[in-house]
Amino acid sequence: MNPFQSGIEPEGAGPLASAGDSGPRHIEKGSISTQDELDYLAARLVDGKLTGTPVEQAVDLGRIEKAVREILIAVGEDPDRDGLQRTPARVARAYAELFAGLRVDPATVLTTSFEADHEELVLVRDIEVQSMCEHHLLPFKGVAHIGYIPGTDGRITGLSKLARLVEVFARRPQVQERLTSQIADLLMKQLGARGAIVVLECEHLCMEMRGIRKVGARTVTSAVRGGFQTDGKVRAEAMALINAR
Ligand SMILES: Nc1nc2c(ncn2[C@@H]2O[C@H](COP(=O)(O)OP(=O)(O)OP(=O)(O)O)[C@@H](O)[C@H]2O)c(=O)[nH]1
Ligand SMILES: [Zn+2]
Repeated sequence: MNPFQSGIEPEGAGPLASAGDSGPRHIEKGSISTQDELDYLAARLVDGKLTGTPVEQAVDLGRIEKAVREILIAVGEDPDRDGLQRTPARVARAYAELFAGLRVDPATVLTTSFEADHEELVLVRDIEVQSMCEHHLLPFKGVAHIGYIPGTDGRITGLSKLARLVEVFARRPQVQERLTSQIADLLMKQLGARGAIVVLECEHLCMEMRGIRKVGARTVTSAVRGGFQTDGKVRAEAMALINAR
């Protein structure tokens, strides 16, 4: 069991803790009730401190490890052979990282905005996207193009924040369509934008490595909001810029 569930939460690491805030944490003495919890803590205690990043601490690593060990047995492998002994722990840490977006509040991302007196299109093209399809837990990856028209106050956000927004929503079990819409909706809501356009082009490994096995097929999804939805000319201008190479 994860210490967050048993009330022995490491100080400073809440459920929305930032992934960059790493290092060992001191554990307050509390009631540890089950053998599972004891096992979990014993595996992560070094000199009385809980190891791992806050994101790792917030995920039930022990549970993932047990599940991965079961999967290895189920596919006919020996989880105790030399090369696989540490695999369940590695996979658990990898999943903590791949799904870290579940523990970040998207509303905390677009924190910075600047006075710029710019009321027209801002577009960032070719932002790398890496996510996990929620149907097969296999990766999909590609690029995102994100544009918005600032609100009437002319305030803009930092360009890196658009890429951070992609990260927060991509690091979850996802479908490409929802990922696209979530980015557009948050830009409208949080930034007070008058319009948002988001286009994603991705390749899904679940279509390449298994099933239909079509390598190189790219899925394009778009979400348009506000001015991009109501004004075809504005939308066409943004699409032309997105497609310009
Ligand atoms: N719409 C959408 N579908 C996705 C995405 N990622 C994966 N899929 C699809 O999800 C579908 C799941 O279909 P199912 O029939 O339930 O599962 P399946 O038997 O594994 O399907 P196949 O991949 O066709 O073998 C598949 O068609 C996948 O290609 C995504 O981001 N958006
Ligand atoms: Zn899939």
